Amino acid sequence: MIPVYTPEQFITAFISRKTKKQAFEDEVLTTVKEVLENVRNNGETALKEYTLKFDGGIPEKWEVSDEERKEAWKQVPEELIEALKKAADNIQKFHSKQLQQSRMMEMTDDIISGQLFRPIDRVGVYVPGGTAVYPSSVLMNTIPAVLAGVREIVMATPARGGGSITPILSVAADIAGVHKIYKIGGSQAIAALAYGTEEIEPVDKIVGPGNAYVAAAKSLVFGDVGIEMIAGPSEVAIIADETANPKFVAADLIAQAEHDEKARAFIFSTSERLVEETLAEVKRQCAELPRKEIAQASLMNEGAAVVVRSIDEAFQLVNALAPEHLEIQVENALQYLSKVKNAGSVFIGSYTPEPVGDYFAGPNHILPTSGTARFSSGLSVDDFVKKTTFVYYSEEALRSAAPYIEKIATEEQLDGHARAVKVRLEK
Ligand SMILES: NC(=O)c1ccc[n+]([C@@H]2O[C@H](COP(=O)([O-])OP(=O)(O)OC[C@H]3O[C@@H](n4cnc5c(N)ncnc54)[C@H](O)[C@@H]3O)[C@@H](O)[C@H]2O)c1
Ligand SMILES: N[C@H](CO)Cc1c[nH]c[nH+]1
Ligand SMILES: [Zn+2]
Repeated sequence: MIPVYTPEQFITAFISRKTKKQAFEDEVLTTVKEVLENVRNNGETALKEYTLKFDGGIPEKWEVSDEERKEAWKQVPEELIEALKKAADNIQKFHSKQLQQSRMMEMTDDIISGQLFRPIDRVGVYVPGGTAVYPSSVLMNTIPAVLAGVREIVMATPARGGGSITPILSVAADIAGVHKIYKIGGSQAIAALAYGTEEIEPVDKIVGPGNAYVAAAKSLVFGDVGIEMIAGPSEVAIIADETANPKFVAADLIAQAEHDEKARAFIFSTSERLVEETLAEVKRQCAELPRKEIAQASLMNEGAAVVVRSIDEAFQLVNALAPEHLEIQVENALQYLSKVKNAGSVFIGSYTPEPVGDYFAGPNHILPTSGTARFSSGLSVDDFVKKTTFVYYSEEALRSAAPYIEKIATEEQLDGHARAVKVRLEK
C-alpha cells in the first residue's frame, strides 16, 4: 500500500522545490481575511458573530471560570492525570536546560557590551478543539513559555455550542501553567488574541497548531504579533538497515500516518527484504487500527518506500528532505547522529519510536515540517525570549573608534551619523 520509489524518483516527487509549498485555498483566505478585519474593527460584536456561525453557540463568558477548571479535574481519570504530570516533568527538565542568562560580551574600563534576555510579556496558545484533541500539545506549547518567564499565558480553544471546553485540555492547561483559558476557536480566536476585544487583552505572540483557518490567520497576523511557525502535515522519515525489525518500522510509519490523510511517512532502507516485509506488516497492522482509513489514505497517497544503495545515500536524501521527525533504526544507530544535517527531531535505535518524543521524553513535539528544518528549529524556551543588545563607550573609547565610524558614515553619505560622533569630541 506504500508506493515504492527509486532514489531518483523520490527526489523528483518529494524534494524538488518546484513541487513543494502548499498555499491556502481561496475560500479559506477570503473567510479568514474577513474575520480578521471584522474582529479587529468591531471587537466583541464580530467575535460573537463568528463564534455563533462557526462553533454553533456563544458562551456566557469567554473565560473558563475557576469553578469550571476545578470541575474538569473530576472528569479526568487519575491515571491519565498521572501520565500527563510525569510527561510535564520530563518536558520541564529538558527545556529548563535551554534557559540562558543575560551576559556581557566585553567588559573593560572603557567598553561594556552584552545581551539582555527578556521574556515576552503576553503569549497566546492556540489549542485545537475540533477533530484532534491533544493535551500533549498544551504541555509542549506552554511549558517553555512558563520557563522563559512569560508574565501571562492565555489559551484559546473552541467550545462547541458555547458549552464547556474538553476537560482534559483544561487539566493539561493547569498542569502546564496556563493563566487564562478562553472559549474561542478558529480564525476568530487568532484575531481576538492578536488585536484584542473589549474583554480580551491582545498578546505579543501566538503559538500552537490548528486547522487551515487557524494557520491562515496566524500567517496573516504575523508582523502585528509574533508566531512560532506555520505547521504543515506531520511527517517521519525512517532509515533502516537489514537488522531493523519490520514490525517496529511498520508500526512507526502507521503512527505517523494516523495523524491525518496528509501526514507523510517514508522509509529508506538498504535492504529490499526489509522493505518488502515492512510493507506486508503495514498492511496487517493497519487492519487492526481504529483510524485505519486515515492511515491507509496517508500511506498510499503521501507515503514512500525507497531502496537505497547505502546508508550514506539514505542520509543524503533525508538531509535534502529535512523531515520533521527522523528515526534511525540501523546497527550502532547512535554513531550515525553526526550524519544528520536537517531534521526537526531525531529518534535513535529500535527502542525509540517517535511517540516517545510526542508524549514523554522531554524534547518538544512542535517541530518544523515540509522541509523547513533546513532553516528553523522546534519550539523551545528561545521562542519566548527576546534578546536585546547593549553597549557602553567611554569618551576615550569613542575617540579611538571615531575615525573608523566617520569613514564608514561618509561612505554611506550619512553625514549626520558622522557628526553625532564628531560633536562629542570637539574641544
Ligand atoms: N502538529 C501538531 O502538533 C498538532 C497538534 C494538534 C493538532 N494538529 C492539527 O490541528 C488541526 C486541528 O483542526 P481542528 O479542525 O480539529 O481544530 P481547530 O481548533 O484547529 O479548528 C476548529 C475551528 O475552526 C473553525 N472553523 C471550522 N470550519 C470553519 C469554516 N468553514 N470557516 C471558518 N472557520 C471554521 C471553527 O471556529 C472551529 O472552532 C488538525 O489539522 C491537526 O492535524 C496538529
Ligand atoms: N506527532 C505530532 C507532531 O509532532 C505531535 C503529536 C501530538 N500527539 C501525538 N502526536
Ligand atoms: Zn504524533
